[in-house]
Amino acid sequence: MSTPKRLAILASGSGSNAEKIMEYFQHSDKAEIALIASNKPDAFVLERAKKFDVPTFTFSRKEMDAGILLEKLQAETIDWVILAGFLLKIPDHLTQAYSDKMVNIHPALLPKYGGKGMYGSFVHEAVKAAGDTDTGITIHLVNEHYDEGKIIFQASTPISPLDTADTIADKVHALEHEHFPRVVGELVGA
Ligand SMILES: Nc1nc2c(c(=O)[nH]1)N[C@@H](CN(C=O)c1ccc(C(=O)N[C@@H](CCC(=O)O)C(=O)O)cc1)CN2
Ligand SMILES: NCC(=O)N[C@@H]1O[C@H](COP(=O)([O-])[O-])[C@@H](O)[C@H]1O
Repeated sequence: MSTPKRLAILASGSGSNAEKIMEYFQHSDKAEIALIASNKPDAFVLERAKKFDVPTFTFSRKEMDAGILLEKLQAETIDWVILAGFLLKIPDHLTQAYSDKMVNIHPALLPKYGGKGMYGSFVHEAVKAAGDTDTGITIHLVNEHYDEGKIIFQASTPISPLDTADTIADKVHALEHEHFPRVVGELVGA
């Protein structure tokens, strides 16, 4: 029997996607959520980790850039890194260490609405302002640039002029919760 793949989730905020992923793997013998790490000591994702007895780790942008986060991931023998609402640029030494083993979820249909400044409600506001009739999610591998890694999965949902940024966010979150845990499982072989 092979040892379970060890996954770390990086998140900066609420962590609803992290919770869905912890739920998905909580009884798996093929993968385990071994760490939840955040750059925000007050991020609610850290509270969600406690419910699942998942160890947590907090770090600053400076510490991440200095290699402290990579040291922690290696010390915990992490195989895959999952970005779930993580809002800092992953430095090159980390994307290289986890080349093709780091995945991100973006709340839009890349390549539209990606890049610096495109996160959270900023994305949904831009989609609404453009008058798009659909939006969606993109799950992609992470490289040294924002939102330019290999696209693994996309799903879309219709929107109308009656939608607000908040109702768009709700539709996008529903897609994320429906698909992200399963796609991660397919990626890591679990
Ligand atoms: N090297 C990479 N790092 C990260 C990626 C990536 O694809 N490559 N994805 C992001 C997640 N993301 C979109 O999916 C994203 C997150 C944040 C930003 C952004 O503009 N951030 C601000 C800082 C915000 C803050 O400090 O709170 C900024 O850089 O000015 C863009 C895209 C995670 N990292
Ligand atoms: N560009 C990155 C970005 O905007 N990520 C988005 O942050 C939200 C986190 O929600 P959660 O904390 O409830 O999982 C998610 O909608 C995710 O797509």
